[in-house]
Amino acid sequence: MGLLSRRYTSWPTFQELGMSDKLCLAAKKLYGIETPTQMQTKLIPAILNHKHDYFIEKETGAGKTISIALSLLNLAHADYLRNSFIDERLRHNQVNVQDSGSVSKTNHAFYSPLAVLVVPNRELGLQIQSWMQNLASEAFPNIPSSYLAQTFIKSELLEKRQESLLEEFGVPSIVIGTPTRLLDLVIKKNRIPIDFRLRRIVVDEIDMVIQLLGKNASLKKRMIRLKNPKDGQILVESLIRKFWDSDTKSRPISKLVEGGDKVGVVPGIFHLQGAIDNIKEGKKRLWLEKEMKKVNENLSESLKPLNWENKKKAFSLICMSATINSDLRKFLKSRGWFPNAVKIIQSKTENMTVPSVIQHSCIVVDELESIRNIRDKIKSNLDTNESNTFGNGTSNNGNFNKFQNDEFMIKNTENGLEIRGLSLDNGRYNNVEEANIKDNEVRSYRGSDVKPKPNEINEDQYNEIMTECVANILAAESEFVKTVVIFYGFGGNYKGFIENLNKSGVKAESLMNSVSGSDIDNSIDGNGERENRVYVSAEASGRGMDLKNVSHVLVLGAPKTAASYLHMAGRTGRFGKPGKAITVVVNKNDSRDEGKVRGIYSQLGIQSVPLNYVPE
Ligand SMILES: Nc1ncnc2c1ncn2[C@@H]1O[C@H](COP(=O)(O)OP(=O)(O)OP(=O)(O)O)[C@@H](O)[C@H]1O
Repeated sequence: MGLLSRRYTSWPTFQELGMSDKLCLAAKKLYGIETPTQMQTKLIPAILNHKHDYFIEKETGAGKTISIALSLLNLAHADYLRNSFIDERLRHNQVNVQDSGSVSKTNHAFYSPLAVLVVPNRELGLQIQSWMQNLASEAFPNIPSSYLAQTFIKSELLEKRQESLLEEFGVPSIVIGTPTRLLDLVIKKNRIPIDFRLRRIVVDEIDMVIQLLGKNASLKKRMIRLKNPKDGQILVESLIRKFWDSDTKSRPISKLVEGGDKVGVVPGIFHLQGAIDNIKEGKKRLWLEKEMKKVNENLSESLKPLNWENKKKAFSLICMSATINSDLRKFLKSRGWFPNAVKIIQSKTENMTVPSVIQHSCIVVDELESIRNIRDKIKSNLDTNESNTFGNGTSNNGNFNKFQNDEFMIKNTENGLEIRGLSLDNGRYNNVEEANIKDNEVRSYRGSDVKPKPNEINEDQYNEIMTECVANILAAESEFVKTVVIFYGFGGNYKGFIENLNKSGVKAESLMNSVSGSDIDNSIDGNGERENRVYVSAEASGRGMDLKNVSHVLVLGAPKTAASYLHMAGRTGRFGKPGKAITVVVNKNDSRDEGKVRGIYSQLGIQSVPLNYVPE
């Protein structure tokens, strides 16, 4: 069942959930958001009321982040009308601001924020900023949006601008940002003071912000993580401690964390110690014991879990993602994030849910020479005499025409399907003739007994294979192609890959372009006709992004986990709109990556759909 079919006319309106008329009109006009979904009828009041803590576990594209943006903006507006430009003395004496009246003292509306929204990456931060700015200027044109919300991310280009807005408008009602940048501004530099006004901490994509180590992580990795928690964890815990510090009615924090069995208070250390005890005597154990002693002796503030003894729970903590597993929940509880029972808003099943409107397919490149659809089971002998080839479709899309018919680089030859022109010497060809020469070289290389070992495929070769595949997929799919998001699977630097794509005639750019600079108006605000675009991204930067009209997601290489795949594929199939997720893996002397994809499909209950332009 698509999400859209969950809308009912008798459903509560956004206004009835507590949203202002003006904001509702703006959401409808700019983003077509008119009727809340079932999840939103719970989530929006949860944020507006700040009575409880929540885990929100709903599938990708269900409207979690936009609900947060809308409700926080609603709060910021009310905050502005009620509490802006309050006299400093009143603030410091913590006088009830509602009784005090507004006394304009400075050109800064607030001294500290009402809410902090933590996001895992710059792209999502900029996207939320763009949503908020657009909505604010439409709904509240007389209030500078920087009084209501500001976004802080690490960026050579944008940091100066962020600083000057902070200087000019002061701390906004809603602070949005990435962990590292907020840690710097809020905790290290105290540029954004946190005090008793704080009522909500929202963490979007909590699993990515915390990046909990997997069950199979080595003890060494665990030790390193124990000593160096992720910035997101330190940030949220520091925000809570700052809030406590400002709350003069509570006992000072130092009294609370002193004393007690240090090993006992830190669950991470406790567990690691248990694991170390099970290792037999030797170098490894000695090293781990020494490290553990050091951690125990220098138990810094950021390593200690929160201790709520005698503390009031005056704010709510809301953690969201399509993938929050029980280990993560347990971990956060053990760190003291949730002193009280946590409410959960989730999909019907507790398992990870993949939107049903996404069609999943996987192409396997065998031994750098032939391609096929993923099989249900591993076949021992590869059938190389298939007659199918890429490119049966007709195209009306300028970007991808180049790869139609004759020019297809993945060809059916007498030796089976081959990737033509794959240059193992990292050279490039400029025309078909040269490509043919290279072709022969490749064939004779393949014809010899020497086969590349797994690690012999370097980044350039990988880029070339993937460029061929992407170009051909987009050509074959061209009738349906709108916006495409490609997840690059060979490390974080995909500049060379973008260059390759562009040279091949596929106009591609970094996903960051979708939310920075001039692109922002076209890509996010939904006004006017959009040109189709091809964005390339690393998995981390794409997390949570909501781009318009994503018809295809191409996942290059086997995803690390089912959750990774779900989030990447989830850039399409958003809010009930269908889309395709096509994974491309290269079998390098073994079928490990193919097996991994098969495992992920099975874990997520995905039935892969063979592509008719690729052999079975
Ligand atoms: N009630 C609604 N009516 C119409 N469109 C909506 C509604 N709620 C959300 N949407 C649209 O759904 C899309 C997905 O929203 P959003 O990015 O908030 O999803 P998400 O649940 O945060 O996804 P992810 O888990 O991938 O981050 C957006 O384009 C948004 O405008």
